[in-house]
Amino acid sequence: MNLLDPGSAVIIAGLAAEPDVAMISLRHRHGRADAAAELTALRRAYAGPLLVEPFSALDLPAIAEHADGVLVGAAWMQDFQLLRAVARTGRPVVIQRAPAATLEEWLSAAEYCVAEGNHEVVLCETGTRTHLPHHTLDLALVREAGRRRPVFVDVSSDPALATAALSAGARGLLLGEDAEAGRVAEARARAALLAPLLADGEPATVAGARAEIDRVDAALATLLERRAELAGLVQRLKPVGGFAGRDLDRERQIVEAMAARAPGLGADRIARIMTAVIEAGLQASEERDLSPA
Ligand SMILES: C=C(O[C@@H]1C=C(C(=O)O)C=C[C@H]1O)C(=O)O
Repeated sequence: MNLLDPGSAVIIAGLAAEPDVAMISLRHRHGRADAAAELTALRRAYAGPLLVEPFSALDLPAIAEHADGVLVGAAWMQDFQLLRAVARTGRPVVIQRAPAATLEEWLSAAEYCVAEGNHEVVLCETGTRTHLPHHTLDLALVREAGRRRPVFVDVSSDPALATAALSAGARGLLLGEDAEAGRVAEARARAALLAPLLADGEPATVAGARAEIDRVDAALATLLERRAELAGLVQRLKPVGGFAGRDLDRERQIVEAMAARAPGLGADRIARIMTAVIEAGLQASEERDLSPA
């Protein structure tokens, strides 16, 4: 199983938040956890992709057996013995950048894994110590490193930075083992909205074009849900809401403005699409207002 998705950003967080890749750190119990027992129990509940941070090299056999990737924490980035042992598990390796490490130091940590024959190395930016209370992500570095290797970005301090991280080329977002579901959902929504904008080049195959359509549709669904929420808000703020409060002048203005942005579809087709969208939003809002709280 691969930690990278070729088309979209991978969301990595604790199992409870239902991420694409679940993460667990064996460091939390200061090495008192039995890695084999812990991972066996986890595997009974979860069969999806799993990224594990060891407490020490002693945990690696259990990780090799149960996990899909090994996370090397920032504090261990230059522990070359550990890096080599991790690489020898044959599992993809994710290497967090130490807070003061340069691009060259980070890339050379990856080279220790490659030297062991493991080419599946992903870098993970976790930030530099600055004047801010939490680490500051270095997005220029992410962009530069991303030209050489896939890069994840740890946005656990602020999921709103997901947009910036993905724009800088991040292939995945780490939200932390204890991330709340709402923060994971925020990062996921931002990733979905951005994905069609980050696509590069014209797909050459049916499968490629369909994958691209899936990304556009994911963004559309996210926007349609948001639009329906806003239309529902207007219904509650207007003197008369729902279908009874329909404003056809406003709807015509919306269609006109959208047709200017979608000349290929043209005003008539946009009008049909938007009528369906508007009516669906009004219907959802009327149903919600009728249903008991
Ligand atoms: C949201 C409103 O209510 C209705 C729904 C609209 C929409 O979904 O955009 C537009 C006009 C109205 O028919 C509004 O008046 O702005």
